[in-house]
Amino acid sequence: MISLSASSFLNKTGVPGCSTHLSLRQPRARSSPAFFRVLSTLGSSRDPNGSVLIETSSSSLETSADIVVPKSTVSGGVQDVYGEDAATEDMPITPWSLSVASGYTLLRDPHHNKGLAFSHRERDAHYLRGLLPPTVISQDLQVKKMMHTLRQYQVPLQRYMCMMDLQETNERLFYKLLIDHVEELLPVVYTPTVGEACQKYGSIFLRPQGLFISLKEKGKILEVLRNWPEKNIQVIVVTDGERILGLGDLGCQGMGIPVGKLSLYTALGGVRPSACLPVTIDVGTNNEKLLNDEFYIGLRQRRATGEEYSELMHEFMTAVKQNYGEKVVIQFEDFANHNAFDLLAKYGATHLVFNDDIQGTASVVLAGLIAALRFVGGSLSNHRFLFLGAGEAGTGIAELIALEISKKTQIPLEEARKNIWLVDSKGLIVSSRKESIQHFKKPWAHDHEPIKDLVDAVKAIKPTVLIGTSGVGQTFTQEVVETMAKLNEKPIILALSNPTSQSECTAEEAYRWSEGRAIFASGSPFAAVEYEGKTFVPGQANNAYIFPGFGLGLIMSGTIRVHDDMLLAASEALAEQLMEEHYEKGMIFPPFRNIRKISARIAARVAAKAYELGLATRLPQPKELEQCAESSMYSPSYRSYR
Ligand SMILES: NC(=O)C1=CN([C@@H]2O[C@H](COP(=O)(O)OP(=O)(O)OC[C@H]3O[C@@H](n4cnc5c(N)ncnc54)[C@H](OP(=O)(O)O)[C@@H]3O)[C@@H](O)[C@H]2O)C=CC1
Ligand SMILES: CC(=O)C(=O)O
Ligand SMILES: [Mg+2]
Repeated sequence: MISLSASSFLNKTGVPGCSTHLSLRQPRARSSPAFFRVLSTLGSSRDPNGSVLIETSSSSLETSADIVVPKSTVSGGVQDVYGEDAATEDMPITPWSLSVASGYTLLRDPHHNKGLAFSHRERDAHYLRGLLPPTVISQDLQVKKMMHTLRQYQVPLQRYMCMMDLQETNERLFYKLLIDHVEELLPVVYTPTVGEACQKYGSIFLRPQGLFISLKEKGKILEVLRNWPEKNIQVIVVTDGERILGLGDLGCQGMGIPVGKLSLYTALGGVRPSACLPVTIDVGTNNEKLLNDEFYIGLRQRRATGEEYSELMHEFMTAVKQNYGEKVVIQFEDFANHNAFDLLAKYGATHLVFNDDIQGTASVVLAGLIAALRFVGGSLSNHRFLFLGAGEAGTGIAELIALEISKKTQIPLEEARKNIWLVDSKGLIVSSRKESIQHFKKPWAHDHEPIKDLVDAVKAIKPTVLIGTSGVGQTFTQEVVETMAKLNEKPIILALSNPTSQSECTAEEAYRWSEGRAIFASGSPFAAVEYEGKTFVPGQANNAYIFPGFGLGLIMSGTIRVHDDMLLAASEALAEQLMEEHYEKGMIFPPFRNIRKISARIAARVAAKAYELGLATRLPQPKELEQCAESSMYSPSYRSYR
C-alpha cells in the first residue's frame, strides 16, 4: 500500500535548471491504518471521523508518468510533499496527508484549514456547510484582522501565545503573517519573547509542539521518532535545554527554542513546515525553581551526565540517521558548552550537524564585521578584538574571524589568533591560566599579565572591536563604552547576549556613551535611537540571518557534511547585501524585511561551496542556484481545494 500525498497529483514543476522533485510518501508499515489509502478518482467512502477514505493499489500509481516514486523516503534534496513550494502555488490540490480531511476534521487540521477563506465551492465539496458563518474572506483580510488582534495585546507573552495558537490552528495563516510582518513579529516568536515563554512554558502550555525525548524513552528512540506524523524530515533543531539564551537551564521547557528556530527556518528560509522537526532531549534539570514548580512539564530530577547522557544522545543521533538518512540537517541549539563542543566534534564526521550557537553566530558576526569595515577602514587583520564571554558564541566567532584573516592574508591561523582576546568569568584569558581552562579556550591564552576586570582589559588590550557573549546584562558599563570611544574614532560594539534583559548594554547607551560614534548591533532587537538630531538604526546581530538560508543551502544541494568554508561563504553573502542606504543609517546588517531574498543568496553560496568541495549529492548541480533556492521556498498562500 502507498499513501499518495497531494503533491503527487502535480506535474513536476520548476524553474530553468531546478526541477522540483515531487514524491509519493510511503507509509510506515508499523502503524499506518490498513483500511485507508487514497486516490479520489478510484472511489471513496467516509470514515466515522469525517475523513474520506479511498482505496487504491500501489501498482496503479507507479505507472503514472507524472509521479516519481522514490525507493526510499530519506533521499534528501528538495521534496515537495504537500505542494508547499512557491512553484505549486497556483495549482489546485486535494487537502490530505494520510487521508483526505473534510468537514469538521478539515477545520481542525492546521495544515489545510483556511477558516473563513474557504470558498463556497470548497464548502460544498468538503462538507463544510454550516460549520462556518456565511462570509468568505481573503487570506489578506485574515492577515489584517490577525494583526489587528495581535496589536490589541500589550503583553508580549500574550502575543506569543496568540501566534502559537494560530500556528496550531491555521499554519499557512501563521506563516503568511510572519513573512509579511517579519520585523514586527520576529520579537514575538523569537528573542526576546521566546525566552520568557520558555521560562513560563509549564504555565502557558496548551498543546504539545515538537518531539519530547526523555530518559524514559531510552531504548525506544527510534519508535518515538516514528510517532512523529511526518516522514520526510529535512531539518531537526534539537536542544537539551541547559543553556537557553542567556537564561540558563530551563530543562524540558527549552522546547520553545527548537519550535521558534524552526518557524524561522520556514518563514525566513523557506524550508517547508512539514520537513521540520523540533526536538527536546530531557535528561532532567538543575534548575531548582523548575524542579519545585508544580507546573513544570519535564522530568523532575537533576540532570543526567557522563555516560548516561552520552548514551541517550548517541541513541538519538543513531536513530535520526537510521530513520531519516544522512542528509537531514541536525542543528544543535542552546546546549551548555561542556556538551556543545564535544557533540559537534563527535558527530561532525558522521552526521550533517551544525551548531547554531558556535557556527551560525560566528558566521553572522563575521558578516557584520566585514560590513563594518566600510565605516572603520582597513581589513580585519588591522583590527584588535576583545570578547566578554569565552564560551560557544565567543570562541566560535573568534575562530571564524581568525580563519577569515588567515585565508585572506595567508598568515598561519595561530598568528591570526594573536589579535583576538577573550575575557571569561575569571578575567582575561592568558597563558598562565592555560592548564586550568577548558579546551576551547586554550588557543586564546596569549602572553599577558592577568587582568580581572573588563574595563582594565579594554585599557590594556586597546581593542577596536568589543563583543559581548557572556549572557550577563549591563556588563558594558558607561566606563567600558567611554573607554572604547576614547580609544577609537568609531568603536565597534556588539552586545550579542539574549534576550534583551541580558544584553551587555542598550543601543541608546552605546550611542550616548560614545557620543554617537559607536557602530552598534545587538543579539535582541532595539528600536532606532535619536541622538543629537541624528537617527541611528541598530542592527540585530543574530544567527537568525544565517541558519535558515544556510540550512536551505545544505538541503537543496543534498550536502552530507558542514565545512567551515560554507560558513565563510554565508558571511560574505550576507555582508554583500548591505546597500548604501543602510550604511547611511549606520547599519551593518540589512533589514529583516528582505530576509527571504537574503536567505536565498546565502543558500546559493552555501550550496555552491558544497558542490565545489564535493560534499553535495544532488546532481547534476542546478545552473541557477539562487533562482533554485527562491523557487523551492515554501509559500504560505492558500491552495484551492478541488
Ligand atoms: N546574538 C546571537 O545570535 C547569539 C547570542 N548568544 C548569546 O550569547 C550568550 C552566551 O552564549 P554562549 O556563548 O553559548 O554561552 P556559554 O555559557 O558557552 O559562554 C558564556 C561565557 O561567558 C562567560 N561569563 C559568564 N559570566 C561572566 C561575567 N560576569 N563576566 C565575564 N564573563 C562571563 C563564561 O565564563 P566561564 O567560562 O568562566 O564560565 C563563558 O565563557 C547568551 O546570552 C546567548 O543568548 C548565543 C548565540 C547566538
Ligand atoms: C540566538 C541564539 O541562538 C541564542 O541566543 O542562543
Ligand atoms: Mg541559540
